[in-house]
Amino acid sequence: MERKEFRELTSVEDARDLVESIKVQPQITVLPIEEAAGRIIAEDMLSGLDVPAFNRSVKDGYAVRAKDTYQASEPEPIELKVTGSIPAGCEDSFFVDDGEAVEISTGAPIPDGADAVVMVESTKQTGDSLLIYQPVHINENIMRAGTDIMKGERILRKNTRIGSREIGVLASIGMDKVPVKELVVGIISTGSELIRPGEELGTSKIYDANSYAISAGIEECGATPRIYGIVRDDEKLMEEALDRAIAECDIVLTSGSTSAGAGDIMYMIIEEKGETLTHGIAIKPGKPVVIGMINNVPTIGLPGNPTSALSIFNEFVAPIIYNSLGVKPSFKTKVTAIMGTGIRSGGREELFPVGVVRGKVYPADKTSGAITTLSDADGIIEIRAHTEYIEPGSEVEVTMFGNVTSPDLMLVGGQCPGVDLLEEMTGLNFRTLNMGSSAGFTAMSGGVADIACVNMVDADGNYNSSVLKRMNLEDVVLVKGYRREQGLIFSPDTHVYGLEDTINLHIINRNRGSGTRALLDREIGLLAEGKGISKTEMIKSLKGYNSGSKSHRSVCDAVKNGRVDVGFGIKAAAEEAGLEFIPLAEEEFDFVIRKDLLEIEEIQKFLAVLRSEDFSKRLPPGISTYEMTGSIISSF
Ligand SMILES: Nc1nc2c(c(=O)[nH]1)N[C@H]1C(S)=C(S)[C@@H](COP(=O)(O)OP(=O)(O)OC[C@H]3O[C@@H](n4cnc5c(N)ncnc54)[C@H](O)[C@@H]3O)O[C@H]1N2
Ligand code: MOO
Repeated sequence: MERKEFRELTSVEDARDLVESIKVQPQITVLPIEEAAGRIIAEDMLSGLDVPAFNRSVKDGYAVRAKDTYQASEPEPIELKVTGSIPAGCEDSFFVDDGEAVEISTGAPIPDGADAVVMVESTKQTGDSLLIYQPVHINENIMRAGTDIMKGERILRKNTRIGSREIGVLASIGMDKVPVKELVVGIISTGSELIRPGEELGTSKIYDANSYAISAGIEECGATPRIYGIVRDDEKLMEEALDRAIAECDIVLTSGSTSAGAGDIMYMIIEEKGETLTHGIAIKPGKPVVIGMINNVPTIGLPGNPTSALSIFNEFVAPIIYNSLGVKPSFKTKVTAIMGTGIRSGGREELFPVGVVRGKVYPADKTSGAITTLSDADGIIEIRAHTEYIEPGSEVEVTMFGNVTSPDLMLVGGQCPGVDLLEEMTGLNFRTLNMGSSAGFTAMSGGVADIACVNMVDADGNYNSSVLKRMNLEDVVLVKGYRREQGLIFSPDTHVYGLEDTINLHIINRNRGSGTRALLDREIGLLAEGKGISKTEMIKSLKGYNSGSKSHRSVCDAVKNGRVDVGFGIKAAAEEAGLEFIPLAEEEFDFVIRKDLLEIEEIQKFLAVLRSEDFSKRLPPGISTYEMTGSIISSF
């Protein structure tokens, strides 16, 4: 078979039709009630008994004959004789005659002869004499047998998804075993680069995310996942794994190896063993998906990229599972919201991950290769193939993921433990995208962020305001934050006393666009000037200058496990990692905030905490507030 070229793609509509036509017959299995949650009930459930099975009291008080109490009132209580007491669970028989009362607990059986219960609050007992201050009517405070569930009544309909409420009902009718539908969906992850979570990672390997994410998705649909683990990119091993899964499962999913790469051969194996129904759908992400059939077992090759795999699972595999189990897809909340920024698209129909913050939609797309694309998003918008641009301010419909708590504030920019502390102390839910200061400024100008966290120094040593001026950002303010000690981070056995000593050592730099990298550049420039050489020349002698670690923590990790000799970053991170630190500069870490948000409660809280003494005290070593902290600068 030739290597795949995606010249002709199946339209989304045709792919949906195809998926709708695929259905498999699930088995029925009987599970202990403790294990039945999340599954689909296989039969109508009829109650074999009345619930409650006997007339029972719903209050603590006295079982009486209602007519005896009719004359009772506050000023003129009536008197009855107490002849006994019935606790819940009591199996003895009692009888209440005219003029008598029996003490009774909530949940206890109503004695013969009685037809009402007076609450204890309306009575006063002295010895066996009971005064009743309020009348009760017949059946008051009694739950009659069968009024909750009647014997023979259908309590659950076939194909209902079993949740906590259904479990409660099943247990109340005494069921300890529940017949459920059993649809086994196998998942094979292919890729020589994959490692099982929990094992040592090594270089150029990644942890297998798809087996577990997809397995959770299968369970959410009410089917039974079976993880076959990781299979290396080896034709024979892949064939063996697929044969086994096809023999044991009702539906088989593979991940990876669907595309055009040299090692991507799963689609060929599916074609050889069975029939390819489609390979390549005009959708983004997930274009290279394969839908096939082997021995009547639907076999779907999901793309390896985690976000693509999960999106395709939701869009094209979940419907097959639901269809086969006979259930309606679980209800998805759709909300109408306003685009906070524009989104460019075009070409393929797109399932675009978005965040929703206070009714505004912003893109949450980190490409389909990133697993956090979906976990940092609140939902998706569907963008049609012919739509090229969605204008800021336009209305869109967002299909929300289940159980999302929409964040209170959206922060983009530099990463800092001080920001984590602000989140903790405000009690707000931040969505923080640690992408560096430059991304923070860009997000601000695009209207995507509420707050940009920035530490960008210019050639004159000014922080942040010059960038704002250059970008002509007018509808924002600069709120001065705190100072952070930045410097060299290294192991105790490395001898470094200043930036000069790092020449010929192996260093790790931060990502382009981060303020920390800009600061290091400035320090390198100053050092070069002092030595009378060019900055470029100086950079050449720094091994590792071109690296781009994404966070202070990952810089420390690289130093700690000996991959590099020296890193550049904040003291707080060095201390946390137990590494040595020499300060080179003290920088200003600030916040750019949208002007129109200054008065909202969330921002007011943010500012109050930033300016508080308590915040200042709790900051980690190397980060400190100063006289400018919390002051607002509105012209730059
Ligand atoms: N020349 C072309 N290259 C690619 C195309 C194309 O049309 N032409 N399509 C791209 C698209 S779109 C996608 S999606 C991917 C799909 O690739 P495969 O299905 O062949 O998947 P792999 O190459 O094996 O992996 C892709 C990516 O995902 C990582 N991965 C794989 N499995 C897992 C897993 N279980 N857990 C976490 N991450 C996983 C893998 O390491 C790769 O980085 O192809 C593009 N290329
Ligand atoms: O379709 Mo791929 O899934 O764009 O990344």
